Amino acid sequence: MKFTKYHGTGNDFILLREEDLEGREESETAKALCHRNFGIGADGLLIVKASSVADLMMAYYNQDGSVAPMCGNGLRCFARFAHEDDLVETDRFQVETLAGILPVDVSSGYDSIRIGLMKPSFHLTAPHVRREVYEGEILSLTVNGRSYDLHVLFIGTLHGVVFTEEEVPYEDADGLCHHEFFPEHINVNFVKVESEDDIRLVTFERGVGYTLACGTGAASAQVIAHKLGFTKPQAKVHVDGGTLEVTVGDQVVLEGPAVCIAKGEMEIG
Ligand SMILES: N[C@@H](CCC[C@H](N)C(=O)O)C(=O)O
Repeated sequence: MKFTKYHGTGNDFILLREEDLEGREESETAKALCHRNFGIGADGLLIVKASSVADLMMAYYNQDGSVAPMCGNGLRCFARFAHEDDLVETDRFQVETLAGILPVDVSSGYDSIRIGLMKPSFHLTAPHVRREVYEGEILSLTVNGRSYDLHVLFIGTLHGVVFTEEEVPYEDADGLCHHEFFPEHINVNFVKVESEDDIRLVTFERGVGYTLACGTGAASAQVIAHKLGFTKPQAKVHVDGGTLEVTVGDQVVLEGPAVCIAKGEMEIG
């Protein structure tokens, strides 16, 4: 099977065109390809499909085969793939996702691809949460005897933001991600505000675990930090795999690189 591998600040993805699947089941293919030992290895699989309402459609699967409605770093990689492989004819185009039709802009080059995200929602209902959560509410959740304050939002996918100066133990990050309060699990972002222009972020993603970067996580961290008055509308988000820029305005805009790692063919059963 033909594949291309990209990363966006260390969040790595395999990209396929729908026809490359040759009828294979998508979720099982994601698990096989993304496996770090028995596959190529990646945080997720992106599939390029035709769209009747936008220029292209992006389908996304996490490493464990679960579907996610949106992936910010993935959408930048998708944009570069589509642009470089001439699947689109312009530098600015629209991509259909399960989180709506989103704009992408590669006119500043592949080191700084801009994507627009869906309007964040702070009022959450089932199936994302066990009981209704209102805007401004802070959830106090206990895992392994330690308590964490979470700001939750939906920005194309579900995120929790915890402000902390401490390194959070793996089992606590995993415990929050799989907390019974979130029946479909949640991505959790641990944020340290360094200045009004800079925040530091570590994300534990559902369907993967710790990743070197998470685009919708970076956007969530900056949206909440700005809402609380900690940062200016535009801030740099420093992650283990590099730096992203997030601007909060009429639309939340995520900017960062997309890098091609490899193109090849893989044997798959
Ligand atoms: N890495 C992504 C988010 C991928 C989806 C997430 N794991 C989920 O299940 O919601 C990003 O860059 O946004």
